Amino acid sequence: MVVLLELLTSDFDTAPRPGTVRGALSFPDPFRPGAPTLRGAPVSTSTTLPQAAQTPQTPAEITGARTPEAAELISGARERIDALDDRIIGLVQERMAISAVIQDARVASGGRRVNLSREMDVLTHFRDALGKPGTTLALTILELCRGRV
Ligand SMILES: C=C(O[C@@H]1C=C(C(=O)O)C=C[C@H]1O)C(=O)O
Repeated sequence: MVVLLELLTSDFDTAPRPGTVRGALSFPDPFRPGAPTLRGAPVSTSTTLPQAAQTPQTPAEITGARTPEAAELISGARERIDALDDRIIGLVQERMAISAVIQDARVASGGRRVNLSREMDVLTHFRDALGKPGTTLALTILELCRGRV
């Protein structure tokens, strides 16, 4: 957090710009008339970002790497992670749709939406494959598929 604040404040002008308040940080006065709000709270807009925040970052800055080689490796690997995350999200959505079909059929037949013994099997499956965090992941997936119990 301190590093982030230093990054945000290091390139600030000392002279206040029009529409800004004097202070350690030359942000525009969030309480000035016409200032944008979100649910009543003052918010800043991209047009008022400090110079440092608008300057394009280098690959090293984006990745946190200290060499160009490491930055390139990380950038490529992050692309693969983003693609995997898209697939994971798609699979979860597909699972949710199938789970809904099962639940609806059971409810329509007069049964309960939730089937705890089946959920125990799902939890065990994930824990056996991924350890304790697998149980947490399975609980989240189950919540996505059948809501909170
Ligand atoms: C999908 C089912 O219904 C519910 C949802 C489950 C799931 O999303 O895995 C598991 C058990 C049930 O609580 C099922 O019984 O198989």
